[in-house]
Amino acid sequence: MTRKVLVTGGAGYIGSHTCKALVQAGYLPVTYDSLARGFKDAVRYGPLVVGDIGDRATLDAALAEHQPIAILHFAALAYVGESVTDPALYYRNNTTGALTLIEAALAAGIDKLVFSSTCATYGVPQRLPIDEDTPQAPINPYGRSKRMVEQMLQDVGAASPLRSVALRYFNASGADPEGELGENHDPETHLLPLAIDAALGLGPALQVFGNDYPTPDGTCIRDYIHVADLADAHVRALTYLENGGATTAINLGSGTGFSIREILTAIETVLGVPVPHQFGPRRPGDPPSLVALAEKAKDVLGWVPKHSDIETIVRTAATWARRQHNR
Ligand SMILES: NC(=O)c1ccc[n+]([C@@H]2O[C@H](COP(=O)([O-])OP(=O)(O)OC[C@H]3O[C@@H](n4cnc5c(N)ncnc54)[C@H](O)[C@@H]3O)[C@@H](O)[C@H]2O)c1
Ligand SMILES: O=c1ccn([C@@H]2O[C@H](COP(=O)(O)OP(=O)(O)O[C@H]3O[C@H](CO)[C@H](O)[C@H](O)[C@H]3O)[C@@H](O)[C@H]2O)c(=O)[nH]1
Repeated sequence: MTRKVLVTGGAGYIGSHTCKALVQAGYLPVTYDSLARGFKDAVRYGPLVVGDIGDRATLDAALAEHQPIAILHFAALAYVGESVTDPALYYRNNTTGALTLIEAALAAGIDKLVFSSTCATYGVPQRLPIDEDTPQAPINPYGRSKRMVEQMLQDVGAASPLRSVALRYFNASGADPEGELGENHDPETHLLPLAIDAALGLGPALQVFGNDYPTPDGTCIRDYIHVADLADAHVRALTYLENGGATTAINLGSGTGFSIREILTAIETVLGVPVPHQFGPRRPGDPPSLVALAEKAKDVLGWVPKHSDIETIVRTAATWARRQHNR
């Protein structure tokens, strides 16, 4: 019988790509999503249960019906700016919601969970590149809402059979190399889709948030990791837990940082057109530089990114952007 996995947030960007990878690895993903920020047509590889992770009765019913062997927990709100203006929304949805999910998992006897954490839990890191032992000192409510879930999972793991892997992604980017899925956030706030839309004439000129950072060219440096590589890491984390692996936290990044100016140059090189842009003030809550040390993912999961060169990221994201606009 096919092993089922409950995928909260499976109608979203990273969750939907992971559902595809799960099917390819022989699992059946059961998406559990409120559709608050996700899209029904991104759920293509297994059934959809429409429900909120904060709704215990609907969760219990889904777990009883599908009897999953594990939970992959993506469901969350993920806008740093929104978390600053409406922190209670983030603690309610991301932290209390995760607690309800953990309690439902314990009641259903589930002992494996993979959690979408983030490099935003490190805040302004004390050292670069960032390894997993770098102190977590988030500088916004979004990062804090996620760090709290990591802490809950560690404590629950020490007191119960529920083991978990917190995957701390750096900047998710790109689209399914076969063109079936891509990035759909509404509103879109991420650099790559906005810059690509600007280059292709599908959106306004890019506003670059700050050129006075303490980086070589003054713009922020980030570690962009292809969504297909993130999906692969989730399947590996699931295998790790199936093999009896203990609760842990693992960075998922490429290990290479790109400044915004370097990203604009890469887009121009790959697409052959410039990115119309202007420089504006800094965006509150943005650390100058975030780059992963991703050795632990290699050692523990055998994970090596295969799609995260900047050319593949830009090319796959641009293919998706064109398709969205029928261009
Ligand atoms: N995109 C990134 O660069 C990035 C980086 C680090 C971590 N993350 C984390 O990865 C996860 C997925 O991110 P994404 O970019 O795919 O986001 P997304 O918004 O595309 O997907 C999130 C999904 O969760 C669903 N959801 C939200 N709250 C819910 C709730 N209470 N109950 C049920 N469903 C709910 C939404 O409807 C959506 O389908 C999130 O937890 C996010 O914090 C994302
Ligand atoms: O229109 C834009 C959008 C972004 N940026 C800059 O581009 C860089 C990347 O910004 P993104 O919004 O694409 O991503 P973040 O680095 O803010 O990512 C943060 O938010 C994500 C959630 O959406 C993840 O959780 C991630 O771990 C967390 O660091 C930042 O310096 C940002 O200021 C611009 O200059 N102009």
